[in-house]
Amino acid sequence: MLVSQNEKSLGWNESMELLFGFAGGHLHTRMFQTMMRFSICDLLEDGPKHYSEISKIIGFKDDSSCYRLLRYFVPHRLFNESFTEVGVFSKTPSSTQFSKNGALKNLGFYYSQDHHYRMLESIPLTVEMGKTNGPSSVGLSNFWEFFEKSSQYKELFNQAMKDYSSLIIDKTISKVDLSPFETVVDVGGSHGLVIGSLLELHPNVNGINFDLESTLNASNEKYQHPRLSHIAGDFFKSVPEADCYLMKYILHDWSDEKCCEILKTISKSMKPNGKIIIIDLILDPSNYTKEAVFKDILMMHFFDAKERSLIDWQQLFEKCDFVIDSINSSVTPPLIIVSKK
Ligand SMILES: C[S@@+](CC[C@H](N)C(=O)[O-])C[C@H]1O[C@@H](n2cnc3c(N)ncnc32)[C@H](O)[C@@H]1O
Repeated sequence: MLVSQNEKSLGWNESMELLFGFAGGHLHTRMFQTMMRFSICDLLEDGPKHYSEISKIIGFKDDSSCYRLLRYFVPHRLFNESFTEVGVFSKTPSSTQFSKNGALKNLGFYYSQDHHYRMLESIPLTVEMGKTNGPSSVGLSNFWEFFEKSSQYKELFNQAMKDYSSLIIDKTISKVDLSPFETVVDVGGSHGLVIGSLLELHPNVNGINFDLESTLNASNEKYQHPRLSHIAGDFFKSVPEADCYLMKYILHDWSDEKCCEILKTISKSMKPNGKIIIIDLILDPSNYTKEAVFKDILMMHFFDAKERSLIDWQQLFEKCDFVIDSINSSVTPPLIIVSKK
């Protein structure tokens, strides 16, 4: 068979990298989930261990399958295997991120868990039809319904959201200026970490963490602050009165029509000259990030929603009688400040 010059120049290893990079994701995520389920990163935090010791701790029936699980991650640089003592594994900077004090522990577990794996099976249909199939493919009428069926999932979701917030607290949150406002409502604030941290920086502001009753009941470790109250409600019905509203990772969960409904609800309670501070991605066609395109597909599949480009955001606000005052894209995710037209 004739092979083109281009194909010839790719060596075996590069070909395999390319192949498994694109076609090996199922296996990769299942292996990762197995490793996360047994908290193997934690076990290596206090020093290297032989696979048979790890196997005993986690209760595997067969030590050799534990060996194979661990060494699977060596080329991915999640663990190292000793050159001198074969079978002895140690942590890496990456595995520390997924260990119990690591910034990505809950997020890693959340994204790779079984419920998502089952929902993601129907992604090809969602992409082909341009309409969400994720929740319906596992018998749900919408994504949030699973919160009622599984408190474990709800807890994990909230923990994962908290991890996302922790990752941006120092950089993004310090750029949010609440000094012109008296009362700030974090709409869909979940754990309250974002609004709580903001109150620490703004001594004259009162805060309200607003979310569904089921979410507020689930988050055991809600942020506590003397100027912060946690109020349950539905942002399609009403939100507390305030002069500033914060929405972090909310609008990307909803279609333009639903976003308009949320913005209209806020509009009714917003004091004159009020503002909305939106913390959400801006998809940049000249610089797509893996995070943005990944979440864009996830939003389509789970919610019939999307990540938005600057033009998408402008069009959305235009449709709902809001206007963008300013954007601070020196931080990720950026801050979009909007007000009523
Ligand atoms: C993607 S999470 C973002 C949580 C938080 N803002 C953050 O960034 O960590 C979306 C949040 O919206 C809340 N939510 C969904 N539907 C809601 C509704 N109708 N009214 C109020 N909150 C809602 C969920 O409970 C969840 O906490």
